[in-house]
Amino acid sequence: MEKTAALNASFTSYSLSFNKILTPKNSMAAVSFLASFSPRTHSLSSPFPSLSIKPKRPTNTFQGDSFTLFFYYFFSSLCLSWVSLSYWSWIYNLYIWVAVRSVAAPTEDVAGFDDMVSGKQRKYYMLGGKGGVGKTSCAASLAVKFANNGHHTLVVSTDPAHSLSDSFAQDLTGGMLVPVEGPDFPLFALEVCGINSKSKFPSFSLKILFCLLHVTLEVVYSKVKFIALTQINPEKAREEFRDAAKNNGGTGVKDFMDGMGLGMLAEQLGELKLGELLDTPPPGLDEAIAISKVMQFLDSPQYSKFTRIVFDTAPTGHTLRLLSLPDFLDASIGKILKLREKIASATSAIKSVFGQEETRQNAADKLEQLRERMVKVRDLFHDTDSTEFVIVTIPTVMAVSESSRLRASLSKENVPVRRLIVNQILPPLAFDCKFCAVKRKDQMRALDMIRNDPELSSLKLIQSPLVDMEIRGVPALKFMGDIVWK
Ligand SMILES: Nc1ncnc2c1ncn2[C@@H]1O[C@H](COP(=O)(O)OP(=O)(O)OP(=O)(O)O)[C@@H](O)[C@H]1O
Repeated sequence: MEKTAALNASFTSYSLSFNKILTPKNSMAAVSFLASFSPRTHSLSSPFPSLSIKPKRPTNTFQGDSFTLFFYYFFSSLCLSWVSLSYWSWIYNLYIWVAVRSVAAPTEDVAGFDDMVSGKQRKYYMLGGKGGVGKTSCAASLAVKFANNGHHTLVVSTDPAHSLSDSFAQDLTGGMLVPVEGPDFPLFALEVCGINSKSKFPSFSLKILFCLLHVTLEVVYSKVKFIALTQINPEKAREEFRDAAKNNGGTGVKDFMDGMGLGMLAEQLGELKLGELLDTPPPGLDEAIAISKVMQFLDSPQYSKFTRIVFDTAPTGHTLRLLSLPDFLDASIGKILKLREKIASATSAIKSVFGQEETRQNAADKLEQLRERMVKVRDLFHDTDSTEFVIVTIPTVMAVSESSRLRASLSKENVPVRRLIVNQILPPLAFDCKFCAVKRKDQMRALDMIRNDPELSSLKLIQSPLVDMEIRGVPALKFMGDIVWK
């Protein structure tokens, strides 16, 4: 309520200050004051006897000087304008109050926050959408709201381009849980992603892919070695393989392996497209690994107290790829592990010769672990009881179209979505600014588009106004949270 008042005040401060002077009381007082200066006119009824002649209409009843006349008329009209302006200003303020309240403070629980906050079982909220629409602000404000409502809350940024620190105006970097100062109840923040700065590999995802390739090549080498062993010239075979691998388009490897009777294996490896993956690791892998890392430590008893986890996710494209990633990795890793099994006899034969079974086993275990973790991430996204994906958008045709596609993809993946936040809506008070009026008209069209969109119309529509300050720091986030998550 006080926030609405603050917002109201921020929108109307200039007219309010004007109003301090332009009260009807002041205006009336001013009129009386000026009336006391009114120029004296001659009375038509003379005290002197008259011959009952109808008096002539005076041509000029005023006998004061022209300056006084000017003064009188000028200030009288000023006063009248003042009075009308004062009443107009009152009406104007009343309109603004109603307008801001209609956007900023819906009378009912539009967002369904009561439902979000109830219960002590752990719940995950993932906020996602197009870049720059306000995902971080909405996620951070939701986290503050949860914390202020008695939940041990963790807000996690899995967007490789973190902005949680900026949003909370606190240093939350370092990949560790950092307590956020300000909320009533414990709130921790974590900026995490698959990228490991200490690793000599550019990212954790690449490391995993190297690991995949490592196992694959070991499998291939072991087969090569095994055959080479039977040919009693392992060095020659290895050199031949290296040369073949250098040939363009990978066909060299295939020819080489065909020549060794391993064409089938080469085809299966080709399907994995590991070379391509190494060049361009799939977007979303870092984020999936980041989420799985968070899930991993949340499984430990010391973090069991966290009952609300809010994820500030990467922009739409990444999230969509993230969703298909577990299946992709699942299939890839599954294939590699199958390949490994296929030549188990060869590897055990090689173990006795090369003694490298342990390394291979570690890599395989890591892949198996990664596969399990990816499956867990996928399951988390599908869990309708504990997880919800909240789409954040802005009222523009482009953003709404992208949100519609996101919702369609999420539905296809069976990811639960119930709410849609439309952020940065202009309050309906901007008729004195042509730019704002046109912009707001556009926004209303986009809102209509949402109401008629087959993907979006069924979602709870949460309208969040564009506020005239940057949303930074816990007080600002609390302010925004009280408006959005009413
Ligand atoms: N309702 C709002 N009113 C005014 N400013 C807002 C509002 N919502 C967000 N902002 C501002 O917009 C900017 C971008 O917001 P935010 O970082 O939350 O977006 P994002 O979607 O997380 O961006 P990115 O995709 O780059 O991570 C910030 O400066 C934030 O203060």
